[in-house]
Amino acid sequence: MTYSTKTMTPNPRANPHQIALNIHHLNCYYGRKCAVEGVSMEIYPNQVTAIIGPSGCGKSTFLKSLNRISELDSDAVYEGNVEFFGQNIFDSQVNLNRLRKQIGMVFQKPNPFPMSIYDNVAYGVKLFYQVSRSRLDAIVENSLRGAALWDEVKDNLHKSALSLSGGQQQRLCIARALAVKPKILLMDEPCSALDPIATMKIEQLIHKLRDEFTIVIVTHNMQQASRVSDYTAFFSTDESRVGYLVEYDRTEKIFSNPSDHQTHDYISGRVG
Ligand SMILES: Nc1ncnc2c1ncn2[C@@H]1O[C@H](COP(=O)(O)OP(=O)(O)OP(=O)(O)O)[C@@H](O)[C@H]1O
Repeated sequence: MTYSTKTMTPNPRANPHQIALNIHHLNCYYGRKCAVEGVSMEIYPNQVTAIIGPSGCGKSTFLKSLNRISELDSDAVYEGNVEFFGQNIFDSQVNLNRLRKQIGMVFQKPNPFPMSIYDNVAYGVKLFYQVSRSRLDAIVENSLRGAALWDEVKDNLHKSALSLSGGQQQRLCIARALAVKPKILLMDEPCSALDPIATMKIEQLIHKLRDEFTIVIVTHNMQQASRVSDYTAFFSTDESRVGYLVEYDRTEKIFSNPSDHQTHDYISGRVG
């Protein structure tokens, strides 16, 4: 199997001297069960970083630890450090709402709120900022434009978000995340519930969004990882260790000439 990485041209806004997230020896547990072990890596700003690996190797757990969202619905416990522009996100003083505003998340299944398209996007803005109605209108429009949805919904802003197609709902969720001005967008298999055309639209959007945001995406689709990402991290799990990072490098290198035989075996379809 060969993968084309030709569509990814280097992002001129990316600064190789900056780090958006600096992850040191991260362990993630559910209660006492370890799901991610000893991961250290740097996430670079204005780049798309793909997390790939076999089912159960801790990709989602890792992703959801980066804004501590796993704490909402599980007994997640962490060890190690994740520095977000210099601050350890596990510090007891960290304001979790603020953290999740700055590090937004888009889930596998589109999850719009059962309210209008407009209100979905305005919701977080009203929570975090005091803005006039005209400013709010502008933020909603810009966010929908940013998520490449404006032209499709501009005449129906007050219709229910649940009336949109799956692909439109996912772009609405991206608009909702963008509206509160995050620095980082975490995406957990954002296309897995979508058809190929909706998937293509989201991939084009990801490519565009990295001009302004840093993106970390979990995907099972290796073609997708090779198409949309600048960097790829390959995670694995085996009898002796769970959820560990095997190899992390530029996407082109991972898919054309990986250093580790496990990465090679996985991307060539021999295992996993
Ligand atoms: N809320 C939870 N409580 C307890 N264990 C969990 C929870 N979520 C995940 N796990 C376990 O943690 C391990 C890693 O799961 P995770 O979902 O992070 O892997 P993944 O690589 O994203 O898998 P997949 O590709 O199948 O989505 C698995 O053994 C899983 O059963």
